[in-house]
Amino acid sequence: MTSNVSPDIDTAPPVWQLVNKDYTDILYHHTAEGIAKITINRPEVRNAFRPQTVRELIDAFHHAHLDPEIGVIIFTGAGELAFCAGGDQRIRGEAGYRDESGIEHLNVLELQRQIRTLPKPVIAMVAGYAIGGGHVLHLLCDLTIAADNARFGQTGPKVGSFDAGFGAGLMARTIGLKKAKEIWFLCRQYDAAEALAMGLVNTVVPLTELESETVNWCRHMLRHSPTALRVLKAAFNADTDGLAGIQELAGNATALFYTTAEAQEGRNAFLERRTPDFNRFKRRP
Ligand SMILES: CC(C)(COP(=O)(O)OP(=O)(O)OC[C@H]1O[C@@H](n2cnc3c(N)ncnc32)[C@H](O)[C@@H]1OP(=O)(O)O)[C@@H](O)C(=O)NCCC(=O)NCCSC(=O)CCC(=O)c1ccccc1C(=O)O
Repeated sequence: MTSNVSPDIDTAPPVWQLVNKDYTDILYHHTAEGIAKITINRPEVRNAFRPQTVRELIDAFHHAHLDPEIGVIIFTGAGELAFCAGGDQRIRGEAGYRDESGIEHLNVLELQRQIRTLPKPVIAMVAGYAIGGGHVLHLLCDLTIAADNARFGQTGPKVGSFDAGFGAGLMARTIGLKKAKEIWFLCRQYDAAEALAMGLVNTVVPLTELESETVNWCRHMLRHSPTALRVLKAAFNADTDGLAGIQELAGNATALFYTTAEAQEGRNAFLERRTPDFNRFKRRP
């Protein structure tokens, strides 16, 4: 077990403010220092998700993405017993998870892509079970901080499900092919120490220190260049995600280029109906 409380980082408890949204299944908090916290709030079912939960998560992540005051996002589950136990099996139909109007969804796949491409670090803060689709969600986060009571695993082949996308491929890239196959084929559970040993989580802390340590990591990252973190996150996805990954990385280059006088000369010339003068810009070696 490791603790990484850094002496030069503020250790005051965070002051969470509830962002006033009409959510039923999640909570969305933020702090004035730039941390958002998104919590699945269905502890009675170990934070299993239904389509409504996923819709609300997508909305909150979108909000945190667009909020210029937010630099890092914590993703967690309510209570100490679970981060998330995957899809709510009580409403699983023939082709997905049934919403209020009877439509069946696998909208968690959209949430997975959103967490992966969101240009700010997302940290999973895991107490208790991260199981099934809940395990895949922590895997999609950039970092995972686990409490010493955390337990990890997939159940798909036991309950008639599988995630052949990021659930399989990203897991293999994260912990290696043999271990990923073991997790999926045997459907065992792994404790926090085992998860740390296989590189599935970044650190393990006592349950009582889970939030303070997670906030400490957030405060570390908030000191760093947001653009560097943003481009690095895209870079880690680029090779795995093919052209979509290159698009994500390249979008950063375009956004940075737009801030230069050279790019602005092109726009200004168009607006001023004149020929652009790019001669004053150096052709760098
Ligand atoms: C998580 C457990 C190991 C916790 O065990 P324990 O602490 O003993 O508590 P329990 O008494 O079992 O549970 C308490 C309470 O919660 C209910 N509950 C728990 N999990 C779920 C769930 N997933 N759905 C509905 N309800 C749940 C449980 O019934 C109890 O209720 P009571 O009324 O009090 O009896 C253990 O609970 C457990 O193993 N849970 C099931 C884990 C699981 O199999 N999850 C589903 C995996 S499949 C999946 O998640 C698919 C997701 C998906 O949408 C997807 C789609 C397409 C591609 C990929 C994916 C993807 O994988 O993401």
